[in-house]
Amino acid sequence: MDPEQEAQMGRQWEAQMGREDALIAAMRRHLPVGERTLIGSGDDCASIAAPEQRFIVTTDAIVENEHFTLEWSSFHDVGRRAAAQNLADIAAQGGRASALVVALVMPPYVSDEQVVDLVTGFGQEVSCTRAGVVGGDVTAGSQLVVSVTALGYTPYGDVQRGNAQVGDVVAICGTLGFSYVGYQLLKTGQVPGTLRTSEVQPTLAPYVDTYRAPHPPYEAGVLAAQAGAHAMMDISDGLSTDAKRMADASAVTLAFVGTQLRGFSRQLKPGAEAAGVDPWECVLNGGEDHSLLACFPPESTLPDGFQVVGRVEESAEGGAVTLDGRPVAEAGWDHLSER
Ligand SMILES: Nc1ncnc2c1ncn2[C@@H]1O[C@H](COP(=O)(O)OP(=O)(O)OP(=O)(O)O)[C@@H](O)[C@H]1O
Ligand SMILES: Cc1ncc(C[n+]2csc(CCOP(=O)(O)O)c2C)c(N)n1
Ligand SMILES: [Mg+2]
Repeated sequence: MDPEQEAQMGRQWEAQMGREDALIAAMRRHLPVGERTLIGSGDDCASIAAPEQRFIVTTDAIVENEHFTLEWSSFHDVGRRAAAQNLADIAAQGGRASALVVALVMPPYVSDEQVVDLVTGFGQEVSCTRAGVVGGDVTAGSQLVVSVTALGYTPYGDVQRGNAQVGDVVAICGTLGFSYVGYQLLKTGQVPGTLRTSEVQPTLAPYVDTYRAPHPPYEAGVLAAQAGAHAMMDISDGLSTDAKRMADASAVTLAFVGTQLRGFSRQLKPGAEAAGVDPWECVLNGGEDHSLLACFPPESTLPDGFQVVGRVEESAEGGAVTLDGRPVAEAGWDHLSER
């Protein structure tokens, strides 16, 4: 049977199915197959090769009007974003993703085409890695929720957040504050939410693009592990908050150097000016770029893309974060505090 005949038979078959089965069939056409996929989407469970006899696993959900709004993001963006933030967690452990599953809660105002668009974006982002999308779930509900579980493996061992050592070099790979600046540009109306990213003026587009779907440096996580990183995490809630989590877990001080962070704030200048926010605030407290924060032994050769931003020092009690010797307040995003 030629591919066109096959596609036509598929469409006829879908026309006879219930809505849920037809929707799943439509989604399955957009799911990348990973190099470790043994059984993909379509059965009770998927099956994934794990030759190391261990795997890593993480889960993160995104919720409409909490992490995104359909007024500012397309369904495709929402899918890409859901994949990116889970793939970032895998990278932050020094891992490579092997498989992802995606559960969708679909409200009545979302069409089948829109949800297929979301899954297409999800699959597109996963295609930046060697992983497959091996299954999921669709259910009805009052708000759009995308809940993802990602599996992976750590070829050079797990890099935990609690193992930073005094004397280590602190480094970051990726941007800081781009997503927050994008969020502010949309919130203040400086960039209308209805504009597609390609229609936004070029000086502001990178911020809005990162807000809609971040672009974490996935392969840099494995390279950091290979280079001997002692500790690593992705920055989801903001540098001040996430660095404190690493400092607490490692019982050390993460001592940032202002001049070494200056490059990050310079990159924010056009967007921060347009949105009327302080670029330093965005560097320290803006989350959701999902860049990698890592601590390396002082003699390490840092992988491409990592920039030194400070040192690990002793801490009198618990963990601490400083900037040029002064304490940094934890002012990143907190879902459960009042806003
Ligand atoms: N409901 C839960 N039950 C058990 N463990 C949880 C629960 N929620 C979070 N955790 C665990 O707590 C730790 C921190 O979770 P958190 O979601 O803050 O981190 P993250 O996923 O790295 O960051 P973010 O969600 O901001 O991207 C993780 O190890 C996570 O598995
Ligand atoms: C519409 C809208 N309102 C507010 C925000 C800001 N925001 C939401 S969650 C989060 C931290 C990361 O979440 P998590 O810890 O769950 O990964 C941030 C900075 C947004 N992105 N969209
Ligand atoms: Mg989480």
